[in-house]
Amino acid sequence: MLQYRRKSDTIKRKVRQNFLNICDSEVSESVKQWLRMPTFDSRQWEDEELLLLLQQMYLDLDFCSKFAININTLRNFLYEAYKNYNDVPFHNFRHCFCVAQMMYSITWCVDLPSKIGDLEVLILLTSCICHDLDHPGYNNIYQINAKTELAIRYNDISPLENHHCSVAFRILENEDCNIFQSFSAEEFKQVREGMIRCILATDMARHNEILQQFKEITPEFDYSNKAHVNSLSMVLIKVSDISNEARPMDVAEPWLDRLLQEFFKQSDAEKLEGLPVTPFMDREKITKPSSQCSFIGFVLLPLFEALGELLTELQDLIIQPVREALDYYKKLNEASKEERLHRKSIVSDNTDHSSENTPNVTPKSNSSTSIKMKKSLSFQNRTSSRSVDDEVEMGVDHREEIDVEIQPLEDVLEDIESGEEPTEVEVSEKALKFKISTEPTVCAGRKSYPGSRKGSREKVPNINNVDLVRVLQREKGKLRAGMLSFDQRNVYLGKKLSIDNPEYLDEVNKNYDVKCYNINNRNEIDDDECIISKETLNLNKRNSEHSVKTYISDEKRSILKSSECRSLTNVEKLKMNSLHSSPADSLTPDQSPRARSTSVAGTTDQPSLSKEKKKMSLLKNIKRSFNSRTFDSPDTLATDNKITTEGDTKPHQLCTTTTQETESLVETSTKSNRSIISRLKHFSEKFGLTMEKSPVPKTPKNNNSSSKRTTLTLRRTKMDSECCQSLESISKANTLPKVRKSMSAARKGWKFFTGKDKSPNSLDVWASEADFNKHSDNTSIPSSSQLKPDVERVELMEKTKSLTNIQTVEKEASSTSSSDEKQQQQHIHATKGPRADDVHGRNEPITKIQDIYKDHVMVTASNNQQKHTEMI
Ligand SMILES: Nc1nc2c(ncn2[C@@H]2O[C@@H]3COP(=O)(O)O[C@H]3[C@H]2O)c(=O)[nH]1
Ligand SMILES: [Zn+2]
Repeated sequence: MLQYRRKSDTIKRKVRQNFLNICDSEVSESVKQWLRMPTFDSRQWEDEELLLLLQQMYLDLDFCSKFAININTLRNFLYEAYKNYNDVPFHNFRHCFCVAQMMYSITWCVDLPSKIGDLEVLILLTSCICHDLDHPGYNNIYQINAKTELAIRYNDISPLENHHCSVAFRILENEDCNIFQSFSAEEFKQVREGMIRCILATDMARHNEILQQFKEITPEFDYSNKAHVNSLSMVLIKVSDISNEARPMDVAEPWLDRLLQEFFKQSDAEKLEGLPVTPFMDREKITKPSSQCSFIGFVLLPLFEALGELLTELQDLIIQPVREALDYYKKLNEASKEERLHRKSIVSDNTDHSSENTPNVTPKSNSSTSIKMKKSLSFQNRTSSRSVDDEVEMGVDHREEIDVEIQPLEDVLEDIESGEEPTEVEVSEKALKFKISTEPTVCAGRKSYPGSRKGSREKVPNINNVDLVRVLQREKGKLRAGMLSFDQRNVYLGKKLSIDNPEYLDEVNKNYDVKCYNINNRNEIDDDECIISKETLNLNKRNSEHSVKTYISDEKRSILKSSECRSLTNVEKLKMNSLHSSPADSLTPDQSPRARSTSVAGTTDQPSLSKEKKKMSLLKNIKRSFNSRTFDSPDTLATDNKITTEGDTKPHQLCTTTTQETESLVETSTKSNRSIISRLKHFSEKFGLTMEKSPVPKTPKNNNSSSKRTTLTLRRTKMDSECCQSLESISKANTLPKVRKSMSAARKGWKFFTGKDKSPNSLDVWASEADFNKHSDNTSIPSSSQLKPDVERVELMEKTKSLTNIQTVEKEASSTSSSDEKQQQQHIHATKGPRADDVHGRNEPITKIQDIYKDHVMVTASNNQQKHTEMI
């Protein structure tokens, strides 16, 4: 249901055929000129025409002659790239084209080759084409939270970007597609490094890091300094990647619709799977204008303006249009806000007359309707070729199901309009636990950024010291950021959480704090003791029949007031107090001003806070108090509020813990799928609170969703274990040297397996590698893994081997055909299209092999090379 489709073979064949038919066509002068402009509209072109236009870019920049790129190889490469983009709403082949085309426009506008050289531009253009290869339509945040195959393979470090890059080099590994085949080993190394750097730079989790670095070097930018050029290249590909809003409105808006479509699908999946809901993707939290105000204002424009500082020619070309787009969306947002206020005043007028009997709950049907109304009214003055409103309409049922008592509608709308939702960069940074730097330090004293990998070298704090109270604080952060799933939020804000006596709890909290301090010093809290998995408790169900009522039990109160609570020295208490009084102690140095104000606001007891928010604030106090226990060294007093890279995991800096840092600590220390309920349970146990079952009747719907959830969980667990087994065997083999005595031998092997002789169909047949790759990546998409037990795979391998042997024999037989015939075939392949006898003749056994792969060998396949080697 949630899975996107791969391109169908029929469509791929058709595009290939059409491309071969037109690839020698001359592009008219007017199109050539338009192609150099950001106003270019890709919607008017078929896929094969876009391929032709990509070819035109290489030709126009004279790359084919400058780098001895064979035109047929270029065509093969472009077609393979096309083939490896999926049919997803946004991250598809057209997006890749647009990114490449924006890079091409910038190239012409600022005469990039004269500044950074032809090779760097070749690297950039090729990177743009490859930068989202095989994108599954679900971003890194999903990959990491759902622990997909890709996240596991790449250890949560830019899983998608690593995958895109890997697929790119798989394509280039094939001689027929390797546009760099004439390069020396050293040159190829440079290209590879450059492409990896560029493609990995497109991970939005690294946005601040890359932008900051670039801004630091801009005043003294030196084009002869390799590190400076590398930094510029990363900014250039990032700019191209998010440049839709620099295009004319009628070009840009359909892209936004597509993006939101992809976003909504992901957040829907997250809700269904009980994962944290990515707030900027949540159909209940964003609108088009709110999304764009936030994205353009906080992410896009700062990046564009930074580039505009260096390349001033870009001001008119792309920066001004972006400013206009921001103004446009701001106006829409304002209009929407006014409309809401107006509606609010009407509603309050009405309720003034009939308030006595009206329960203080926002009716859920009203809620949904209001959001829809708001959206449709907001957009009424703008036509769109395809509006997300349709999507929103389609989601009515689902939304009504989940739109229950989470947050009063007005609060939601205020959050939307005030842009309180965290940006993609902020959320991505949080999801990223490590950071891979593709760049040596550009300038001395470089700042550190959240998730920096550098910190991983530091001593990891004693994770056993992680306290549930801190976990709760993290969840509160998530709550504010909208990252909790429905049921998590429901339980959190859910009405049954009642702490009877806040003052008393404060006292308990203080005492507990001290108790924990002592316990931690004794190292007695075991992480596993703290967390109960959601599978075990099975409490994390949508509309769970359990609601949590907590209260303080008198007996446990006295326990908490134990004598060890008073073992802190006055000095330590003083330190704790000084920390508590620091309002900025939850800030990271590179948080945006907006994020800062949000954080500070989050710690302030504002009159407007809802009752639930106050409770959470109380819990936060507990956490703050608890944090101070880590102040066990006098050095820590000198620590300012900065979290440096090195400090990410330093125990002594826990005092300045940010939500993010806390998250990373907790994430490091705990296994991932632990539910908030289990944390609450543990928390309540620690505090002597009890959880009560509330007599909420189960609806059939709830039953269904619960059982569905359970099934999902079980399946996932099974997959994980199988996956681990397969990975173990594969990874062992992968560490061995490649069985590749020589390039020619390897290629021969490839050809045997994939039919990579000169047959006209070679591109399609060769796709088996990429298809195979895709199957292995299916787990990057929700609910799609189909792992087979190892035994079955071994059997299939055997079966495949025998088929491959047949193929080898056939290949050997066919290799006796005259070289003339081969040349002829190659010519046809490049210019005219397939020969009928080839389509149905020699390739048949290969198709069978492919079928076997498609049907059965979908395992982990983290290294396709290994598998191919085995089979050959
Ligand atoms: N809200 C919003 N996000 C965008 C826009 N353009 C790009 N992005 C996001 O920025 C990301 C850049 O990397 P990706 O292409 O993977 O995914 C992109 C989107 O998630 C836009 O116009 N609006
Ligand atoms: Zn992209």
